[in-house]
Amino acid sequence: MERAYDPYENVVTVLEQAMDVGNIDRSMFEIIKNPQRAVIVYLPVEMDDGTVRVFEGYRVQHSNIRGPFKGGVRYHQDCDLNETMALSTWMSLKCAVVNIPFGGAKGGIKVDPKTLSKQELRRLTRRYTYAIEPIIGADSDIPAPDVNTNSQTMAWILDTYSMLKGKPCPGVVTGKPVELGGSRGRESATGRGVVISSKLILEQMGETLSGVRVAIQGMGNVGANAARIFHHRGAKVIAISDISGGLYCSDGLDIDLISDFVTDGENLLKDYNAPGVTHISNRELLLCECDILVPSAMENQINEELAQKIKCRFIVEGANGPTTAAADTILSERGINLVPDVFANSGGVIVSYFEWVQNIQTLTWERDQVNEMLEGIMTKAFYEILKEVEVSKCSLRMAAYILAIRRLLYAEEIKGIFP
Ligand SMILES: NC(=O)C1=CN([C@@H]2O[C@H](COP(=O)(O)OP(=O)(O)OC[C@H]3O[C@@H](n4cnc5c(N)ncnc54)[C@H](O)[C@@H]3O)[C@@H](O)[C@H]2O)C=CC1
Ligand SMILES: O=C(O)CCC(=O)C(=O)O
Repeated sequence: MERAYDPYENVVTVLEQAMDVGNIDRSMFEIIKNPQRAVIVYLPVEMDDGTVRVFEGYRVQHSNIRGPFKGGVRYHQDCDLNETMALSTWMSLKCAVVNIPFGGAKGGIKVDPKTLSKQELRRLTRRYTYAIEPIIGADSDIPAPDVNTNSQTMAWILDTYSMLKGKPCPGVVTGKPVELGGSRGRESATGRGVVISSKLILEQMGETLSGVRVAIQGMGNVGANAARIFHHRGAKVIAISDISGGLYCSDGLDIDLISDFVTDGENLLKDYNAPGVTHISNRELLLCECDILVPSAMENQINEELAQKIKCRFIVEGANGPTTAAADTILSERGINLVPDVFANSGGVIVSYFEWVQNIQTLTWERDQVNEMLEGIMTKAFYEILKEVEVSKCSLRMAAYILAIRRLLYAEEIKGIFP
């Protein structure tokens, strides 16, 4: 019988592979493997009908060796401690790969937010903030949006935390509304980073984004922004999907029209209709013939079975952990180039870093400046990864992990492990 997917086991497997490929001393593996702190909180919340429900929440702080813990907060019915541990590990690796002075953390609540009213969500978010208040802060651990959370969620966290501290604390979260100290460009940053990653890998083949056929799974913050930026940079987005299913058009979808449809009133793609557009399943999207496939939804989307059948030339991981370790090997054998999550979706945390810098220095930067700096950091990191590919004769994922592990372990070493 096939074993159930376990995200933490998956990330540990890839860490082990990278230590072998990069010939890294295994004596400190436990430090990289285990999070520094994992907290479970129970959150009593009054529902609109007067009943009380208790929700389970998490904050896992994987590493702060290179700077304050940093990472998003997810609201999802399948969220659990194990997934949050994996997501926090990816955050440490991501911040190290792109060399920003943050560690890694992740938070979450086991809840299907679609089943709650806006008031219930606000009360739940305030309870969660109250519960994790002792371990977060601008100089200790800085949450941000992830799946099913957004700038509104960050505004509630910011307000609750500031009330508890008796003063405005804008640096405690990133991804908040610009009006409350958010950074211009943060909302679209992860999607923009996915497009930058695609441009960089295409350049290696002497190609540009122009006319390239792209398929994107997930039409949320990451997928929708990536789709819009791909479209505006001359790529042809031929397929997109959300939880309800997907849309396909071989001549390219009208992303501006679809974005208006999806964001105005939170419609689902299954209800979108236009001439020349066909409805497809998420599986069909992942298997469609295209140049670049961008999984931007959840973990464990590309497994061994799909990896044998996928018909794209490149995979650029917008989501965290969309490809299993076993699928990775198959894709690599099939010559499909994969740009790994810990680099490809780093645009979000890079601009979160810019937001935090603006907050603690009471500065505001223009959007163009933010976008330019984002591209600069990602380009530099990409060439460092490529250099490691040459040295270690390995995939982009292995190279990114090796680079990140070395940086984390070097920080451990120069600090000295024991007081
Ligand atoms: N928001 C951010 O800045 C960052 C997000 N990420 C990662 O990107 C991924 C997506 O995050 P967001 O866009 O923020 O979430 P979101 O909540 O804004 O959007 C998620 C999208 O995925 C779709 N979806 C959910 N389950 C699906 C399934 N089983 N099949 C197909 N579509 C499905 C939803 O309908 C929605 O369109 C996650 O893996 C997240 O950890 C990574 C870096 C930063
Ligand atoms: O912006 C951030 O701090 C973190 C975003 C995030 O959760 C991620 O990169 O997975």
